[in-house]
Amino acid sequence: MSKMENHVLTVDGLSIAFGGLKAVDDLSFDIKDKEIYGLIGPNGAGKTTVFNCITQFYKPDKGDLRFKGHGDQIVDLTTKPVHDIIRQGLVRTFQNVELIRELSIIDNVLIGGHIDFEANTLSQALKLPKSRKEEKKYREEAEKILEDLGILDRKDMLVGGQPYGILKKVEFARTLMARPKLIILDEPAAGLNDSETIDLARLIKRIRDQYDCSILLVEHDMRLVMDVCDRICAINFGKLLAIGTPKEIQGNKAVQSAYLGVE
Ligand SMILES: Nc1ncnc2c1ncn2[C@@H]1O[C@H](COP(=O)(O)OP(=O)(O)OP(=O)(O)O)[C@@H](O)[C@H]1O
Repeated sequence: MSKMENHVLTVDGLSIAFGGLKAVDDLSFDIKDKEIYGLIGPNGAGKTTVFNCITQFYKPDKGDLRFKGHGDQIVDLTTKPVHDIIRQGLVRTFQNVELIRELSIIDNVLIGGHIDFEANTLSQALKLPKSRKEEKKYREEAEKILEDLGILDRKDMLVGGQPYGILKKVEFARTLMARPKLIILDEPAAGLNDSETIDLARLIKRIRDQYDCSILLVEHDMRLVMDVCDRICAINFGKLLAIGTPKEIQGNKAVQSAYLGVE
């Protein structure tokens, strides 16, 4: 198996069809350590399907998906169970923020740290840590993360009723408790206005810088991707259109005609 050197994820020859439709067709790209990477494409291009293959929701027909986990361990994503992969540091967020409204902000964040306790269902996740010492350690870690994200002063408030921007931060904080090497964001700009999108862009960059992780944005909206990504992979009809910097992608003729509708 390759060493993956400075890459956290490699996707090689990924293909999956639904009936006769090739949703993803021989797609290859890779994400470097500490890179913010965008996967874009018009409606129906295959972005969600790629996402679902990486996060193990779908089993690809063909292709290699390799992830470099903790201790530089190379993980074949097509063979490992989801909870193993999360433990290796590949975590995702959801398009609709999934938090428990009846719990405080800090308790929602602490749930993210309980991955170590084989938590892959909510009831398991809500179990108390095994010892007070362990709990103290997780609580301190959660508080540090909330401080980094600028919401420590809200830690004891209930999640229910918090503004959307705060909920996004709480979700990020929970993700960071899993000590991620790669965070996959599913359409994070969906439903945000311009100023919220600018805040989100700042937050994404700050998380990458402070937590030394890579970030994959699967996004329909070009604004955020162009602002934050180091590199972008543009697809259409499941096939690769182009890979490049935001500037290169913006200037790419195939991307312009497919994605922006420019002839
Ligand atoms: N489970 C499925 N069964 C059948 N067809 C599917 C399934 N999932 C996706 N498809 C089809 O595969 C193609 C790619 O869809 P996908 O949802 O991955 O695109 P997308 O780029 O995420 O689009 P959007 O931006 O609209 O979310 C589409 O033609 C879609 O209808």
